[in-house]
Amino acid sequence: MSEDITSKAPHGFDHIVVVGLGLIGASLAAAISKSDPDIEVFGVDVDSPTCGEAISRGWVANACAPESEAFSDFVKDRADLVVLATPVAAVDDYLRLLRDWDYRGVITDTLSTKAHILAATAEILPYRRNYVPGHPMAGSEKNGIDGARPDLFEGANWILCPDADTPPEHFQRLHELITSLNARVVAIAPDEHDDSIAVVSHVPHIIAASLVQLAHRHADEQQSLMRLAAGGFKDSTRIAAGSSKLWCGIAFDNACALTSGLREMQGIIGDFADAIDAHDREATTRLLEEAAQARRALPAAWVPSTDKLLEVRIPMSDRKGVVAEVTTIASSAGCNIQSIEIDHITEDRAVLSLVLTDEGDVGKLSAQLIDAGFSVSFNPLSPKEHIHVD
Ligand SMILES: NC(=O)c1ccc[n+]([C@@H]2O[C@H](COP(=O)([O-])OP(=O)(O)OC[C@H]3O[C@@H](n4cnc5c(N)ncnc54)[C@H](O)[C@@H]3O)[C@@H](O)[C@H]2O)c1
Ligand SMILES: O=C(O)C(=O)C[C@]1(C(=O)O)C=C[C@H](O)C=C1
Repeated sequence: MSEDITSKAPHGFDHIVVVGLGLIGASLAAAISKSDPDIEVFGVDVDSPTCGEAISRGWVANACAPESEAFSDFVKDRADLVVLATPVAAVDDYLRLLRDWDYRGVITDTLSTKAHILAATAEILPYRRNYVPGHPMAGSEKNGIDGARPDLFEGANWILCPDADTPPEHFQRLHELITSLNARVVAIAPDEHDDSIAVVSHVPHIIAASLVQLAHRHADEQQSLMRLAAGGFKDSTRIAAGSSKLWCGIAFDNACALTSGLREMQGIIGDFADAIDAHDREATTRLLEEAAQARRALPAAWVPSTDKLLEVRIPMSDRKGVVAEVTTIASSAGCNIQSIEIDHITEDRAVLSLVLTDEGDVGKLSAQLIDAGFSVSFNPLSPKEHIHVD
């Protein structure tokens, strides 16, 4: 279905399908329904009790199995956004259904890896530009709807991966939807997603599982060992309790980056072992101190330190992929885009207007935008003054 200009929600998504009502899909359905009860959320899951639970909690207006006619009717008649929140192995079937039903609205996903879905959407979807890869960087070790919560994404970063073909309006609308859930959008290039996420999510998961493996092996020899595990062990291994089936799918879809991250990790552990074995206090302290400082710099929650806002205006005419380019540059400079507007000045002239919160390196952002050939103007929203950079 095409964009609904009579939409009530600011992002224009009034009829949303969430496929997969597990931890992430049900949390998303709950968060959307809580933030705007007028949005009709339709759930799809192979597990019938899960569908019933989502309805009875009021998180979806209706939910059914994939083969139910109610699903095809909803997609054909009303849906303006489809979110795929299943394990990676299930997505091809849904992409084929959406193709067969001639669905032309926006599609996004919550998958932890992008290798497979990028290839599958390129192969299967006739309107591939309508697919904008997504990935909420929040979750838990729990599985299924029982672990789901409406506030799961609050304060979390939510990755979107626009490319040069992504219609600016699709990105803008998804940005609006995600920020309405009190999450924050981080834009990264689709082909960079898996390498980056290997380092901050997939390698840590395997390391957590390895820590538990180590203790578990020793627990066989010493029965009370696990009872000695305190906060340090528990903090660094919580995620190891996650679903082995889900994580096996993630690991195999990102095998290359994950394997190379693990090999690098072996080297780092080897450096620690060598330094300690050699009683090298300087090397041991350096390794520990570098890590401690980097960890202390990680904010507990991603909130701006003041309410100062900065508007950035960028002419978009005659250049494809401006939104993807500008938003990924902003994210790489650590800047947080609070809102996006596209001001259409004439039929073929538009200005991209971003409102930034007070994080990140605005100097770096400005330099990188100018290097990329953009004409940029910065305008602090309070107090009102105007800086122009060409
Ligand atoms: N668990 C996390 O912390 C986390 C975080 C971010 C993203 N993700 C990603 O989000 C997706 C969902 O993860 P999750 O943690 O919610 O998993 P989950 O196991 O909690 O839920 C998956 C749900 O999908 C359903 N399902 C399975 N096959 C299906 C099919 N063919 N059709 C319809 N429904 C199907 C299951 O019945 C279940 O309800 C995965 O791709 C995962 O990698 C997970
Ligand atoms: O369990 C959590 O707290 C998570 O954030 C889950 C987590 C992660 O650890 O990186 C797991 C997989 C993802 O795709 C995103 C988030």
